[in-house]
Amino acid sequence: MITINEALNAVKINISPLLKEAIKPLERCGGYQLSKDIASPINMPPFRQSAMDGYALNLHNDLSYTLIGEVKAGDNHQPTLKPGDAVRIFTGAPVPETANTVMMQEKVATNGSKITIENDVPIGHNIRPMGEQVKTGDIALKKGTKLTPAAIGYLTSLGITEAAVYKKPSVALITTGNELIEAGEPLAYGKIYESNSKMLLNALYNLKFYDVTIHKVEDDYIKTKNKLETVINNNDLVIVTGGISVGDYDFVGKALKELQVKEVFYKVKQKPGKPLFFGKKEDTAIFALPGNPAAALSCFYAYVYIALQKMMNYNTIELPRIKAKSMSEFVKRGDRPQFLKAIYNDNQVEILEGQNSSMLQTFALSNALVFVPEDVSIINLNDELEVIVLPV
Ligand SMILES: Nc1nc2c(c(=O)[nH]1)N[C@H]1C(S)=C(S)[C@@H](COP(=O)(O)OP(=O)(O)OC[C@H]3O[C@@H](n4cnc5c(N)ncnc54)[C@H](O)[C@@H]3O)O[C@H]1N2
Ligand code: MOO
Repeated sequence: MITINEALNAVKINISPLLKEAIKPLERCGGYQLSKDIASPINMPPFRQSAMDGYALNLHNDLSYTLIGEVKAGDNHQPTLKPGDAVRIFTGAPVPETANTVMMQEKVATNGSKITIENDVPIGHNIRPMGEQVKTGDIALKKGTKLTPAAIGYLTSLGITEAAVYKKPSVALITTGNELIEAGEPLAYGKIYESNSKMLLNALYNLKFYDVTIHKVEDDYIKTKNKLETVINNNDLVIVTGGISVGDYDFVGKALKELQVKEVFYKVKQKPGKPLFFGKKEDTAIFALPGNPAAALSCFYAYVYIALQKMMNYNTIELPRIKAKSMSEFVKRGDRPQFLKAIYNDNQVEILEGQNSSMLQTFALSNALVFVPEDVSIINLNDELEVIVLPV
């Protein structure tokens, strides 16, 4: 059995960025990273642009100007201004070449074709220069940039419609167990509703991983082995739940061995999630999570999350860990470090009742996990605790 830190390091060391490329429509690129620099096809702004509603002026030595015309947003005419001339102008409109400044209308008095400005104004005032944000041919965003909503808006403003990005991993979720039936079916004695697949599917969707397939196998060695072989051949990441402990019908470990999956580790000194397996077959990463639903989700956030972030080549690969004051008392039994379901708010954290690894009811209320190290057995009110903030 290895420690949590050894297991975390083993995941980090054994997962490399996927770096497979795809061209995608820009609006579908949220969360992806650019695999190439993108040069701007245009100047942005494409012309000298007014930043205010007001008057464009050709400055002279007087506060009074002669109004000779109007330019509104979208117009493509260019009145010619002599020194002392002004044109009415609006936010976003092209500033005529012969105007050298813009005065906002609140500082202008009008009287027919004469206008008077309140005070002197410098050259270039309220004018967004052509190419102020980016110039034609310059790098708009560098290779490796993660495409946020702002980045997608910015590239679209340059007229760009698609981008070369690093692909996200294809993920297979496999559930195992004769006892599992689909929600919606009648519940026979001895059966339970299968919930891990929908839970993990949504954890993946929440992190913007959409290339996910779900597979179900019974507790049957041949079926388990065949299913694992197919999904390992066709995916970047395989997540199995259940069948990884020591029972007579836990076939996952045996099947993975038979398929020559290289075991990186099996069993971590932690609660929940002791029988956690991580291995690799060529470039495919395989996690076998405990079947107990709360243990499976806890392991997903602690380990699979890191693997996903590394595959995407992101800079930040772990969930944020912060310090918070305990609002609860808790006694930890045994010597395994624990991840406890908790509610974090405003630098305070409440440890919830019902920490059993089979219980999702508590997890459903949680937005954080409190990490309790091996050498801590009693948590008192106001103790400073380490909190892992969940992406919920
Ligand atoms: N003799 C021992 N028994 C067990 C040990 C041990 O060390 N020695 N470890 C216990 C711990 S800790 C855990 S965690 C579990 C892990 O067992 P498996 O990963 O093999 O999981 P299963 O036995 O298949 O299932 C456990 C539990 O979870 C339910 N389950 C499974 N899959 C789903 C699903 N998709 N949706 C909802 N619920 C699911 C399953 O019905 C079981 O109740 O082993 C302990 N035993
Ligand atoms: O490792 Mo298990 O998850 O404690 O029930």
